[in-house]
Amino acid sequence: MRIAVLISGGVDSAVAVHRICEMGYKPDLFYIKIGMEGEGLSCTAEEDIELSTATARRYGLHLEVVDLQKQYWELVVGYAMERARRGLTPNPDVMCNKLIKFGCFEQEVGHRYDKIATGHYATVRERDGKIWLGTARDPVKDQTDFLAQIDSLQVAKLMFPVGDLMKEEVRRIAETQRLPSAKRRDSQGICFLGQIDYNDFVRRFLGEREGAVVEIETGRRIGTHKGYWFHTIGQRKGLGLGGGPWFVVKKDVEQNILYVSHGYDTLLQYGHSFNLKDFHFITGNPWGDAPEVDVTFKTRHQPHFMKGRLYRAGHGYRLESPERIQGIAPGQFGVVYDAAAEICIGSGEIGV
Ligand SMILES: Nc1ncnc2c1ncn2[C@@H]1O[C@H](COP(=O)(O)OP(=O)(O)OP(=O)(O)O)[C@@H](O)[C@H]1O
Repeated sequence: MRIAVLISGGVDSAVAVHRICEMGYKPDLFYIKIGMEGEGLSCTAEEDIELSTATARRYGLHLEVVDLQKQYWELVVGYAMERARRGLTPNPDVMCNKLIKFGCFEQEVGHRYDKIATGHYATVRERDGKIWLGTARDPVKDQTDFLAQIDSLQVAKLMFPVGDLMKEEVRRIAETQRLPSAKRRDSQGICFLGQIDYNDFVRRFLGEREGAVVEIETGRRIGTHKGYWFHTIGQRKGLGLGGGPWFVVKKDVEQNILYVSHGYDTLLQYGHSFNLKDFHFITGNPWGDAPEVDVTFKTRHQPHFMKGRLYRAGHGYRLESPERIQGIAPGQFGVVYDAAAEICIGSGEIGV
């Protein structure tokens, strides 16, 4: 079996390589360039490639660097800035997985291989004769929410060699095997940004446009923001307002107004329902014609699977939950799992 491993320089994909070699395979390793080189901004890619090269050498494997920067900028950055301009909260990592790591990479290189392996915390499960995207053993590290826009062909071809391990087991393997990435810190946040501040990045594309920050309960102007695209519903930090905490609870894109509410216990930062647009089933609809089903879900990258009920609503879906959902931000993906939180069924964009 021909296996390609996507390697990032981090500890998870290095242990993925180790486990595949332990199974007796000799995979080819690929590092994808999606960073900011040529943009005059700092980047961790060089260090990533060095560590990936060291891992390849360690196992006597071939490493190739695949440049998908152009595609990344066109597809993923294009998507993110289009959503931000409309006042929505984009999730570039979700799109990077769908369009770049398992999209463009497949067209250019992956099609030559039987399987593609990554260090994502996820699993592949078989149920009722079909292949599904399963959640990881380690709920804190689970990354299925980032994979919730991939399709059944992609899932069927994927291997997640660390998905059945807890993070500390992965670190232990890396240390006992003395892998070059063993001491590497976990990567944080959006994959392409590396060291750059998200706000600096958005500013380069959308600039600044000052507007009012208004307390929603009183209508009182309490500050000024530099553009609604720097802010997201549910945000607390980085508002620069005194006497907090303040939470962003609403955006008026037309008027360029940011509405905030005061206090940790402001109920306005929570909701109990949202609509999902263009719902995407990864493998298929397991519920048939049922008008409503019990599910679990996430609206952000968090360890906790929330409980809810999914309803058909016109051409889309509506999710309702007895739990308090903090910061429901339009544009974010609502990721839906079965009631036992074992299978990631799919996702849709949260509507306005
Ligand atoms: N630049 C890249 N080139 C190739 N594969 C990548 C790249 N970045 C990430 N990946 C793949 O996607 C997986 C998940 O990436 P993510 O950015 O979430 O890193 P992570 O969970 O910290 O994993 P790692 O410890 O391997 O970096 C990685 O384990 C790797 O298989």
